[in-house]
Amino acid sequence: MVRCSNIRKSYVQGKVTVSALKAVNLTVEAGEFLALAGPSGSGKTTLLNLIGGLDLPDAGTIRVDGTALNRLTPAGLARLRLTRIGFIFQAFNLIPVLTAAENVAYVMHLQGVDAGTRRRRALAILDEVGLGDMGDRRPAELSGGQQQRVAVARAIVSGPAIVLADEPTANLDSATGEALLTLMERMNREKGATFIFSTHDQMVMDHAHRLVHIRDGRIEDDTRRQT
Ligand SMILES: Nc1ncnc2c1ncn2[C@@H]1O[C@H](COP(=O)(O)OP(=O)(O)OP(=O)(O)O)[C@@H](O)[C@H]1O
Repeated sequence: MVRCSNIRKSYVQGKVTVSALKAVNLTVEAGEFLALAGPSGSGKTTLLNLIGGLDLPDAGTIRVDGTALNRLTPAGLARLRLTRIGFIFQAFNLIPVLTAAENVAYVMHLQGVDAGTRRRRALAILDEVGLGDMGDRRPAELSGGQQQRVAVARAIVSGPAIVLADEPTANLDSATGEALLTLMERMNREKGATFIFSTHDQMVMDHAHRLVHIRDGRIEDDTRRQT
């Protein structure tokens, strides 16, 4: 499903070059529920962004469903993201002027789904994440945890094969975080979606079926767990 071979990525800032990923190899099979753990700055977000095709590695290859991302045109990459990948960002990235339902429906709009179906599916998925009566609220009228659930609903509404989540439980209290994880586990179990998270949160690590530790741009441990 996802195969990262010898990935390297550096960022240049002024005169300083930061080597964020150093020869990372990682294969993720369909249906995995995997957490990337590691200290701040270890390269987790960088790796998620590369897997999601938001950025390209300096060296190495990333294949998603056998397709090498560096071989795709920008339009091909955009299409792959739109049809196969759901993103949950650290800062939610909800569109402030749109309601919760419109935020969730937005991706379907890009996918060419008709307005009636968009609204119906958006409300159904919001109901599934416990926000059935909040579809008409704007992000500013929702708590952080509720915004995070809208972001999850938006990421999963079109049944993506892969969901990439950057610290999905950051900013959430533990009860809301646990509820969110349970929801994502259900999506993983029932819809077979592959989940890859980055996290500092022990609770997320405890729920993961596979825990990959990154330190200093390298994978230092990769453990499959009994759940
Ligand atoms: N756009 C950028 N420009 C310059 N340096 C960057 C950029 N993005 C990341 N870095 C650097 O690359 C390294 C890896 O960052 P990354 O965000 O991948 O870490 P992380 O493990 O996700 O951290 P956190 O847990 O704090 O989110 C860090 O040293 C960071 O400062």
